[in-house]
Amino acid sequence: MSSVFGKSRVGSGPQSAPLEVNLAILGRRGAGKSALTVKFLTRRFISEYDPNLEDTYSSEEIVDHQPVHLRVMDTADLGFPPLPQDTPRNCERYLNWAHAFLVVYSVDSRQSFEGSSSYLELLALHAKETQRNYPALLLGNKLDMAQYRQVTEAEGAALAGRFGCLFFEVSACLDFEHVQHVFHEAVREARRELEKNSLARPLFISEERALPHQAALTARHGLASCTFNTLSTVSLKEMPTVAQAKLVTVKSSRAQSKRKAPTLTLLKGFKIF
Ligand SMILES: Nc1nc2c(ncn2[C@@H]2O[C@H](COP(=O)(O)OP(=O)(O)OP(=O)(O)O)[C@@H](O)[C@H]2O)c(=O)[nH]1
Repeated sequence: MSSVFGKSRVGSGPQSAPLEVNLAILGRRGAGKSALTVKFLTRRFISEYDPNLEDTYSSEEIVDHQPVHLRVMDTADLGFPPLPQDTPRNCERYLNWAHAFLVVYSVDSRQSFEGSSSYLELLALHAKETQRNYPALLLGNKLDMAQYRQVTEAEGAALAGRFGCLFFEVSACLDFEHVQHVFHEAVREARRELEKNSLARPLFISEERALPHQAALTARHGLASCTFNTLSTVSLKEMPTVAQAKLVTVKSSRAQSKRKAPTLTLLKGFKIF
């Protein structure tokens, strides 16, 4: 038995070959994508992070008694001038890779809520263009900050209802079980869809061609540099590299040493306390 993030790996014999599920976490900067990802993978809450990092982690999970090899892409959509900072770009890297999406906003930020709406529209458009259903879950994060709410639970539920997706309010710094439940729900949704379509893992196919619908979305949400892929005249690209999730132990910072912590465990660029 080996472990990834301290979780048990399951056997990979022919009968127990794990289902492979790719999950992308989308949302505006600061919504808590990394915090939720790290909470799920390590049961811990991060307080410092590098917003420019985008990584894909893998974890062996058991969902409803079934082994699942789960890959989680913690996305970082970094706009650049003259685009607004939070403009999603190069969306195909996750649109063509993920089996399901977690769209995250922060309940104490109206802006992040509006951002999540743009992401849901992007997914709906992608589903329409590819004639496939991509399960998405809407997450209102930072529930522990409910006293500073700018988005009511009813508004979150209404937005999710508009796009036909599940909705949860969560907190990356409260109980692990709730966060785990949400990720497992995403796996269930993805599994249902995979079973329905009897699909293997999708190819990462890219064609740099804007579709007519994209213009409308661009105009409405400034999703200027997203490209959508069709199956005509395609070029195959490599799958995004999976950074095997691993815990790295590094030397402590000076602040840490003062607290008599000789080493500090980092998950890629994230400081975990
Ligand atoms: N109180 C509270 N703070 C949170 C929660 N989740 C994240 N944060 C904090 O919010 C800030 C942003 O969290 P991140 O996880 O880095 O957000 P992100 O969506 O990954 O942001 P980018 O990496 O910039 O795209 C950090 O200071 C976190 O510590 C939460 O549930 N509750």
